[in-house]
Amino acid sequence: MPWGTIKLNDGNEIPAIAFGTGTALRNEDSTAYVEQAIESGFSHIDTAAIYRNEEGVGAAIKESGLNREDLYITTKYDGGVIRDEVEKSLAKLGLKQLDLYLIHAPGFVKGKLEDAWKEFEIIKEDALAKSIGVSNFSLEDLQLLLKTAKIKPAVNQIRFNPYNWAEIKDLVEYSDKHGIVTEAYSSLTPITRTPGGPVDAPLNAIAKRLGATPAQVIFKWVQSKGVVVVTTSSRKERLQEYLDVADLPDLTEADIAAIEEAGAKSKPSRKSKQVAVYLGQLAVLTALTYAFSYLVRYV
Ligand SMILES: NC(=O)c1ccc[n+]([C@@H]2O[C@H](COP(=O)([O-])OP(=O)(O)OC[C@H]3O[C@@H](n4cnc5c(N)ncnc54)[C@H](O)[C@@H]3O)[C@@H](O)[C@H]2O)c1
Ligand SMILES: OCCc1c[nH]c2ccccc12
Repeated sequence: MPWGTIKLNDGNEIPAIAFGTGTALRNEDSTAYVEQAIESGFSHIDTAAIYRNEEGVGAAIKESGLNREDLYITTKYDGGVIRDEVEKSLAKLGLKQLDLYLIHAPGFVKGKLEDAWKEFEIIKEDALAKSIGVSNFSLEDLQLLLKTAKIKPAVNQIRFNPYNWAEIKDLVEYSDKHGIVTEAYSSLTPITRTPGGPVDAPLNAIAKRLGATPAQVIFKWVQSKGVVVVTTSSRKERLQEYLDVADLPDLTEADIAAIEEAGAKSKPSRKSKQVAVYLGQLAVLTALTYAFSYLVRYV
């Protein structure tokens, strides 16, 4: 069973899992890895101007021999004159039209976000991209954009994993309300970056019950939110593991709650909360010391 697609607010459909090329894939390696991903069954490829591999990705698209409509290609704007940049990306990818063009992060825009978005709207109107969207936008960035946008962003691609769920929940709910599909990157953080944390226990227990891997359980959790997974691997067996998630049963409400409750107990946020408590105590102590020395001197 394939992963399927998710409907965007502009009527287009986006494949629910993407092969990302932003992590450790140099231009010269990217062709082989993207070819391997396409052969494995990925149809959605995620790149960016700043990844410096659009030519390599373009070569893989060409060599796949697939019809253009059988592939879904996303690239991202990383600064410069927007119209020139999209044309450069299209040339490097060897395409006439992108499926999705994203502002990689608000920081890449010089000047007002609203003005940059107008340029993006023209890109869609001129059919250089079927859909336009954003990445790494906060709730406030989206609110600002929606004040003047004629066309709403189709997606917001953000860091999304059990450990930052509490932080991004409001943003995801706001996006849902406005029909903006969330795309998740770095979802495997509990495995790749912070193993040994509180999320490991529920992941391992659910994985054991389903006969799945912890990575597959994370992707099932992401999928349960109606969010697109953007992941990667240079290893064929991992790609298969990711694609096989489509055959797993849905997580239960209890599974989802267990993952999110453990995510909220993440070590880093507990530590920073403790630091905040200490700083608060220190401030109170300093104020009392000042008040006391004032009283001793003047009373
Ligand atoms: N828009 C943005 O700002 C932004 C930022 C980061 C990434 N991205 C996109 O998302 C893509 C994926 O990002 P990611 O790599 O952080 O995603 P991810 O969290 O899905 O991690 C993928 C990595 O996990 C490793 N992995 C998988 N299973 C593992 C296991 N069992 N043990 C150890 N390692 C395992 C893989 O080898 C791979 O390197 C990037 O290539 C890029 O296209 C976008
Ligand atoms: O997509 C943002 C993360 C990222 C992956 N590869 C990069 C290369 C340059 C700058 C940012 C990135």
